[in-house]
Amino acid sequence: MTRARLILLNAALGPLDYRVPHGMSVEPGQIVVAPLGPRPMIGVVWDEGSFPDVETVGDNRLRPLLGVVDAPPLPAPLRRLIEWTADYYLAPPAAVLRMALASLSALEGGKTVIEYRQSGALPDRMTPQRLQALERIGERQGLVRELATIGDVSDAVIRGLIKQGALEAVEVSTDLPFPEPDPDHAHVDLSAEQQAAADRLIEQVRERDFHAVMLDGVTGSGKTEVYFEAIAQALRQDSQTLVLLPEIALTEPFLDRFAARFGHAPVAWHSGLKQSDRRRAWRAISRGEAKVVVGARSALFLPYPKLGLIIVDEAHETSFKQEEGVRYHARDVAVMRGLMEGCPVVLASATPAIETRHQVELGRYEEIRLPARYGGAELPEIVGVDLTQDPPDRGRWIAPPLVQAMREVLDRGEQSLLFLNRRGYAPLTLCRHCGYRFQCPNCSAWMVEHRLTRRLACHHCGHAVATPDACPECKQPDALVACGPGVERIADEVKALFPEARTAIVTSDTLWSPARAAAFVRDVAGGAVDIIIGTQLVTKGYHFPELTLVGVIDADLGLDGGDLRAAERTFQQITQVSGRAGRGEKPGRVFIQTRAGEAPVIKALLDGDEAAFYAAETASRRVANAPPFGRFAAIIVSDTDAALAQETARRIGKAAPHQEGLEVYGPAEAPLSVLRGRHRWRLLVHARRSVEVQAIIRNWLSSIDWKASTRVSVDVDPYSFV
Ligand SMILES: Nc1ncnc2c1ncn2[C@@H]1O[C@H](COP(=O)(O)OP(=O)(O)OP(=O)(O)O)[C@@H](O)[C@H]1O
Ligand SMILES: [Zn+2]
Repeated sequence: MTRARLILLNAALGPLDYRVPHGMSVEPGQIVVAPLGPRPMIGVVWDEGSFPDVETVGDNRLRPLLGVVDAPPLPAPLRRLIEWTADYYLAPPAAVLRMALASLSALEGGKTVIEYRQSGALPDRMTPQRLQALERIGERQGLVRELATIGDVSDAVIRGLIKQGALEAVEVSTDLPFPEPDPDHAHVDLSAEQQAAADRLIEQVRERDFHAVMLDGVTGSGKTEVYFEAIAQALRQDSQTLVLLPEIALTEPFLDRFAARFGHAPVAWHSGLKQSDRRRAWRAISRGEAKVVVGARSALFLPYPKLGLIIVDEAHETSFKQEEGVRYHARDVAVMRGLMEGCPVVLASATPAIETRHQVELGRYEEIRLPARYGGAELPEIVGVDLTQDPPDRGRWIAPPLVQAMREVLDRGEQSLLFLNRRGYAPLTLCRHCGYRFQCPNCSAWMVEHRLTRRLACHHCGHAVATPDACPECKQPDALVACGPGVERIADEVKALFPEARTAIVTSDTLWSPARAAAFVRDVAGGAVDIIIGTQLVTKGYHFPELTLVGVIDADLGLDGGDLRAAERTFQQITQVSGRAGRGEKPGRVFIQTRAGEAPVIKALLDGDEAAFYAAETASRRVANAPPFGRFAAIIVSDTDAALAQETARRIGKAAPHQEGLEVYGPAEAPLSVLRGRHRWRLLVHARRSVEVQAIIRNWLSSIDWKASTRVSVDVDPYSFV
């Protein structure tokens, strides 16, 4: 190659051509450094003949490449995946590429970094901030910025501690190899049903060909044990495996469980990794040495050279949908990656999404079922609590039948779990004197009270203020009242009802790191907790044999809002949280508190009639031509200037295409009309499957200009409608 077409790590740029200087040799996928204006920039050599629409620049006008990065070239299937993702989700290829080159430090030379850890010496002058930093850092080590984040202090505080000798420098090698998991480390006896499922997966791994499988097994049926056997086969073939989990809080328990089966933990990949770990993982992955990688959705675009198996666990989870930057759905892109790589993709869930079930019906995905729990454990008994008949006491949220059941469980020394999908103490705080309500200054949203940290916080932008003693409007002291419950308020109620019980609150506020999640699992498994109160974070994955009672505080919470998947999501969440009860030898019970006992989804939950629910829900999607039958794409226009946002949205609406099989609704002000200080308008495209939505939208939007301050983003297959 004497010239090379590059994608540079700059989302504002399209592909650019460069000259390959004499003596340098590059191939497609090579990671290189190229000059951009006065600066060097990382880019990747793309295939000859790619992006034919890009204008070809004459040889004499090309600038030469500056150098080649010491890393393996990005494999061809990954390059195809990047092209596909950019095309399907209407994203710049560079933005997708950035997810593949997710550790810039891994591309730099040098094999060591300097980290800091506590030396044991105390600073001459101890300040509250220094104390807090040292306490939180504990045994950990990391870069200055990483320690500042852990300690929740500024970089300057950390630098002060280094100067004072309380933190010392350590040189860390970033290229240590990872130990290899051993497929024969521990032997597990599978039930006949599990074995049949495992055999089928093993066969597919052996074939080294694309298959999409829906592994549909009830909660506690041993889906993990089954796909572990497929991973063992991949290890025997020297292939790499990627396991995607929806939540980084789940990685730590997964690592332990994996290590028990394979002798060593897999390589973890998530946003919480410190830079040196990220670098080490990226390099090992790109060289094919990291055999099993477990991670959040961002692990999907890493440069595995020999991927032999992809598992998406809890595949129904909507957190696989990324809502910022490149708005992709990791479950769907995982299937596409399997297709490009020629390897099986397993979507494991107890509550598969309607989209996935539909693929099975069409014969595109294979279904493997595990209809019973492992080891004779029964699915829990479901009890409905009609809140209109059996209301809780005034100012309380737990109804008498559930209180009674909790008492029995506590007396027997077993554990209960209360589920309410709301963080904090109360979703709304107002002044009883003047009616003032706390609203986020940056968003059209109420501030949520967090009593544990004494703050009012916006759950959309993170803005937080200390909870004041007096109303900021009328200055009346002690006049603020909390409206409605969050998990912290339920925890208070539990403490009042059962002062002797040991409780744990589980939300993203309390389980903010993998280490905290691991500590929680240890506490519950070790019997140090009687009652867990949690958000959706506790609904998935956990296995606590002594947990025999689940209480759903408000089953109706997710039903309003008009989201097309509201009923399905409610069904999935409550089925998943119910699935935490009675997983060991003792039978479990689930109390579902509701005011909507006649709503089809609640009825289906109470009757345990999953098939009827899915049939009715699928039928209504078909009638509405909603996904998976028809498709949606949202266009979101935002600007700090309200008038400009509206005006641009109007112009986009006016230019909407008129086409058979496609309709455009809006523009309308978004339900979340202000977010992080930006005013938002939405348009919704509704189309038949056969319509080429992406091409139409691309064409449509390219005919319109907008100011640089305005952001227009497209959300293909949206999951959020706010
Ligand atoms: N064949 C087996 N031998 C020993 N233990 C098993 C076996 N199968 C399952 N188990 C145990 O049963 C429990 C449930 O299994 P697992 O977590 O794999 O189920 P799951 O289907 O992934 O559940 P969920 O969807 O609820 O997360 C685990 O503690 C697991 O170790
Ligand atoms: Zn906000």
